[in-house]
Amino acid sequence: MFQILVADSISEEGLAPLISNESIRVIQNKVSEVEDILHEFDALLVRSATIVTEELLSKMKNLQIIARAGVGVDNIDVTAATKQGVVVINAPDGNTLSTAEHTFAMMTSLVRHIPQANISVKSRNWNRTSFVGTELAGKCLGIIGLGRIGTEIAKRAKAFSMTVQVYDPFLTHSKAEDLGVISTSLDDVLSLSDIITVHTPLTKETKDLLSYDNLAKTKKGVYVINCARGGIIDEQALVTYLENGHVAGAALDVFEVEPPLDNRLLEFEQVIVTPHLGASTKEAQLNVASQVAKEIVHFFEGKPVTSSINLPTLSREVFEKIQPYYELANKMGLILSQCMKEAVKEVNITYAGLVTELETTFISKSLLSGFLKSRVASTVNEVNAALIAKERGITFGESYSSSTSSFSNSITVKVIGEKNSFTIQGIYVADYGTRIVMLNGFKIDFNPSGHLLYIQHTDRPGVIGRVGKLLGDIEVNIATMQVGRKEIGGEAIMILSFDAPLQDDTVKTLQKSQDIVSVRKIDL
Ligand SMILES: NC(=O)C1=CN([C@@H]2O[C@H](COP(=O)(O)OP(=O)(O)OC[C@H]3O[C@@H](n4cnc5c(N)ncnc54)[C@H](O)[C@@H]3O)[C@@H](O)[C@H]2O)C=CC1
Ligand SMILES: O=C(O)CCC(=O)C(=O)O
Repeated sequence: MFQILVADSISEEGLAPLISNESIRVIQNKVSEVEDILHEFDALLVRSATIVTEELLSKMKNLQIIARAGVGVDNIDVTAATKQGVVVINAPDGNTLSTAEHTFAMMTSLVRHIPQANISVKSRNWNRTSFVGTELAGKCLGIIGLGRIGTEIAKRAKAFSMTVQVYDPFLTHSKAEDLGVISTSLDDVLSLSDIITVHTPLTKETKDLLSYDNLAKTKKGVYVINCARGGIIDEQALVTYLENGHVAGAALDVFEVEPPLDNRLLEFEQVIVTPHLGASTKEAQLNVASQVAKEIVHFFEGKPVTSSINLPTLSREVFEKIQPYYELANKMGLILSQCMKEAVKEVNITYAGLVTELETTFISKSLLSGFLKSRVASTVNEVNAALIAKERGITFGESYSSSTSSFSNSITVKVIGEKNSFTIQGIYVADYGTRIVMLNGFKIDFNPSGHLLYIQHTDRPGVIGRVGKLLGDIEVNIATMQVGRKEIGGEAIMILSFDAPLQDDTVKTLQKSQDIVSVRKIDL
């Protein structure tokens, strides 16, 4: 039974896929109310209220996945989650329309002074001269960040007959052309716009993007809007430019500190505010909750998640093609780590044939996670494998080869240690399965599963018989046996499989037997 902590207020209807699932138990409580059992949860579902810190993560020892019912994951320490091997997902587009509509409502309210006029009339005043506004038609709207929300704003602005100037370093010309917007520099957007609205994530680059210096480049009488993240507009700088009248007004849904209890901006008549309401519609909340709920169910069913922040995202069709290679690679990693018992400096993976047409990064991460699993104390999975390898000084390379050694596809891995190196090659054949076809330079053919023994020995009459007798004498049944050698009378290997794990003493006994060079137990 998987246990999920839903720590923020999330649409009950959206949670239905989780609540109705018999293998999932949903607990709706704040983190502070379940401090004693935090270690029991497999999943954590939040909006923006719960701050997922490294400290909280360290208490959630069983945690496998964090889901953010919304876009911004700035309330989650994604680096700490990644290190702990926890997958982080979000709902990237469920609240796009609501936030775009809210931004547009803020824009029209701002230029027509609707909130101020509303308060005035309700105070029994009938003052029509103080609230003269500005038309949107014919004005220039500057959009900083033309992602999902920015795009919807641009479409609406065009419908309002506005000119749209956009600054987004990652915007393609064709998208700008299709939308009928002008893609230009930040300076142009600042100096030409009558209204500027920001729609970027909060990052090192976008923190204080509208700074003292950049606000100085704007038109006198400009309006600014922030329905993205507090901190993209420098609040101190905005106070200064509102005070000196350079900025005519601001509409803010988000703040550097929320709630903004001690914030000078709230004192300005020409600043209109909402309490982070961009995504607060029934539709958006249902969308984001059901998006992440379905993703969590997929995750626990071992299916790919499509909106991960710290994993490559794959569609189900792509994952189905990758799956056999993904599983083979993981087994190859496990075999390598059990055969190569020394410090490793390099792991080089070469893909050949059909597999090169797939998303190999995902396959490589699966291999690395298999390889590192028995070497590190913490959880290792595809999420943090590359990071852990880097921390341990293991370089990791991926290449493609045109030579498939007569197989339709193959994955070859060479692990280079301080003294030795070890190479393994695996293949996948539809309707036949995954096979290891080369081990440490020896041609072989075995199914990588179950309890195996890898014996390196001298190719001499009687060795195979001695191994069989030795195991028979202690009632160990050999399920399958494969042999391989480089030349007659030279080095050779045996791969034996068993129905149950072998005892370490058995391995030691075999190790002492005549003509046996080394014995390695491999559990897959
Ligand atoms: N107020 C609210 O309730 C809500 C706020 N948001 C926030 O709105 C913002 C935008 O969300 P989406 O459109 O869904 O994100 P998105 O990821 O679709 O778009 C972000 C855009 O910003 C651009 N960008 C990144 N760095 C930039 C830079 N330095 N300069 C200019 N452009 C840059 C990206 O290229 C991308 O096109 C996010 O901060 C999100 O957290 C989202 C939903 C609700
Ligand atoms: O959960 C919310 O209401 C906030 C939405 C938001 O800011 C986001 O999705 O980035």
